[in-house]
Amino acid sequence: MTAIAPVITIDGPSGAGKGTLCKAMAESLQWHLLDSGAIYRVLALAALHHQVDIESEEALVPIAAHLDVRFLSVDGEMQVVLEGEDVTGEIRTQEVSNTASRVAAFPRVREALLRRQRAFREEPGLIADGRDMGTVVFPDAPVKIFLDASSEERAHRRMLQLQEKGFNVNFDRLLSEIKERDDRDRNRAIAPLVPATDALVLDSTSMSIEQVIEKALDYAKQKLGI
Ligand SMILES: Nc1ncnc2c1ncn2[C@@H]1O[C@H](COP(=O)(O)OP(=O)(O)OP(=O)(O)O)[C@@H](O)[C@H]1O
Ligand SMILES: Nc1ccn([C@@H]2O[C@H](COP(=O)(O)O)[C@@H](O)[C@H]2O)c(=O)n1
Repeated sequence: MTAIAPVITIDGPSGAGKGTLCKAMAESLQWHLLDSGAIYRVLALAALHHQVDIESEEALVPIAAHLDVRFLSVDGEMQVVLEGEDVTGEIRTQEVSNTASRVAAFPRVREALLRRQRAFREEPGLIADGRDMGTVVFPDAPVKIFLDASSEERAHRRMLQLQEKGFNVNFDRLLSEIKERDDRDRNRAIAPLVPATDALVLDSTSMSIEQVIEKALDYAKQKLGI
């Protein structure tokens, strides 16, 4: 029987620090990395580019099934190429974030993206970042972490992140956008954002990035016996 590569799933709401943690864990363990949110973002952008009705599940399913996207690693950073065009920056705009969480609520859209996400599972192992990694995409993962933080702390982190990039941002607006996206992700009928029953829930509100990484790596190594 062929052994199946182990997966560490990191789920949680926007701005909890999943991407930061996953990158650090992938580097430390030298494992592969799946940013599943980027797939939903690319789908949203493709729909916007092709002027597809984002309220129509019927219209979105073929786009999801035939997404021409490549994820490249350039100097240790992920580059996203959609239909031959570098869209790494464009998929992070507020419009794309909101559209991604709308298109992600359709069951047949999620179904069309399942196989693409599972294909990232390769030796020596995979760190999977998302909302339903531990509950739907990799329910057999040996290590599951649900990373949380208060919405105010997450909005504050996002504000600092955007300010560092030179954007002028309004805290209250960011907070309400975060709450709106959380609400949609937590309350959708399919694959809602909830901790898997066997996940370690880590509240990072008062933790530094270094503390989160140390705690998650210790937990994963202990569960995997490595
Ligand atoms: N524990 C922490 N303390 C302070 N800042 C943090 C912490 N963890 C992450 N950050 C910062 O918060 C910002 C958002 O983190 P990150 O992009 O990793 O979140 P995310 O959960 O992946 O968000 P999204 O789901 O929207 O992609 C980054 O600027 C990151 O450096
Ligand atoms: N497994 C996932 C990952 C993401 N989504 C949806 O995509 C949006 C963008 O995700 P980010 O992690 O890049 O912020 C997110 O708000 C979700 O609606 C998802 O449904 N499942």
